[in-house]
Amino acid sequence: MPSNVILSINAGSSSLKVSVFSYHPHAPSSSHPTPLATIQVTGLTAPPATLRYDRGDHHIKSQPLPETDVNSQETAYEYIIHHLTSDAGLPELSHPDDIEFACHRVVHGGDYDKPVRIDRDTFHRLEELSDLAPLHNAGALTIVKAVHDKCPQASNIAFFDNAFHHTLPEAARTYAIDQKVAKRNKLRKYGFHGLSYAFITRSVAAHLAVPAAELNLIALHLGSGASACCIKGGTSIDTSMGLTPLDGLPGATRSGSVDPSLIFHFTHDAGKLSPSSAKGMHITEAEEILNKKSGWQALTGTTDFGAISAKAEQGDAACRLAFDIFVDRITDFVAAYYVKLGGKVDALVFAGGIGEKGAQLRRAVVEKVACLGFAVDQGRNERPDGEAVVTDIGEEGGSSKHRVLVCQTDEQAEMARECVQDADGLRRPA
Ligand SMILES: Nc1ncnc2c1ncn2[C@@H]1O[C@H](COP(=O)(O)OP(=O)(O)O)[C@@H](O)[C@H]1O
Ligand SMILES: CC(=O)OP(=O)(O)O
Ligand SMILES: [Mg+2]
Repeated sequence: MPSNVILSINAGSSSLKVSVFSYHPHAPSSSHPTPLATIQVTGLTAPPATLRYDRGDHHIKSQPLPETDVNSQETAYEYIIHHLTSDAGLPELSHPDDIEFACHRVVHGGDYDKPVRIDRDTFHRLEELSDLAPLHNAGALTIVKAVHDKCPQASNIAFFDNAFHHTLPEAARTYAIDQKVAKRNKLRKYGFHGLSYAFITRSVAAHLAVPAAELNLIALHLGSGASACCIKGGTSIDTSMGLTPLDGLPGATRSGSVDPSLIFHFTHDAGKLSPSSAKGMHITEAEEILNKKSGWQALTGTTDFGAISAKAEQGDAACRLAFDIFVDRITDFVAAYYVKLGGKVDALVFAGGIGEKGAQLRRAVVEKVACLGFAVDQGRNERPDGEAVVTDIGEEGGSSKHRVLVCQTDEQAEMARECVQDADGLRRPA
């Protein structure tokens, strides 16, 4: 049976991660696509960016990339596609025309609650949403355009980061503002990192051998953008990001929640258009400051939370404060979601770059919520099993009532799996 190639493209705010999968078009839709290779450019906001390439079970290389060559989502994509098609060890993808499906993580999908094939109409609708995800949508759409131009055979499919949260109850998703304006302008909580939360829910359900529909989790996706999600019976009942990915936890360059009137005391130009607005994307100075000039960057001068954690330990006051702010805000969400779940929590789950690699942060958060019955095993927290998708880092017995897990989340795998499930519905007509 011939196999077809899926390219899964995840444009994060500081990274571009691309995975290549193959699948058999006549296999049952419940079957999983086979991962062939993953290539990532990380640290786009803390240059020089780094390339990592893994093929099959082999780590092929890690290297810094010259800032002059790779400095944006677009240049990172060009570099990546050239790299993949030139790799003789990946014969399945030797020409861009080998790609049948290009899956794109689109952060803000507005009212879309399932994947859609991107045609001219959907492309324009997604462009209109770019203002609501200024660090994400525009970058992802540039890549959609590049694929469309260079691989005209491929079906471009958008997978939305807010789709997982379509189950948010009305009270959780509604802001206390004039409802006529709210409805007209679609002002509500959307929530993001949904591909990651879908992957986490499925993986943890398999790990605990519990049906996903019975699983209650407090999940933390902590990357350049960070959020928390309250998952009841496998569905999202609350999450910390809001109308845009700015709300909730602070991030690499984002403030997270602040008093909405703060910005008018920060600058007199809050409502003016920022010079980085582009044709079709309007961002105000207020949005520019809170999305791009705040967070870890503003507090410490770097977006690298690994470096911030290490310096905090060595006594650097600014890094200590940034670290403590993150722990403080995360603790608030864990406590709130614990109550929303009535204390019936199967696990507290850490994921995303910081959640997966930041042992120090995990320890500090879990210590703060120890009174709720969470505890980590220091040894397993320092060295979670690098190979496993889900690792239990909780303390056995003692004061520990609930599990603490690390999940190596994989948004690209989630898109590829959802794509195979409905390949016939998503494929472009011949
Ligand atoms: N050892 C580490 N400890 C803590 N944080 C880390 C470590 N290594 C990388 N990180 C952080 O992970 C974050 C990137 O997470 P990731 O989920 O890949 O980002 P993105 O939001 O762009 O998808 C960065 O802030 C980076 O500093
Ligand atoms: C939604 C979001 O903030 O995504 P990322 O963390 O990948 O930037
Ligand atoms: Mg990410």
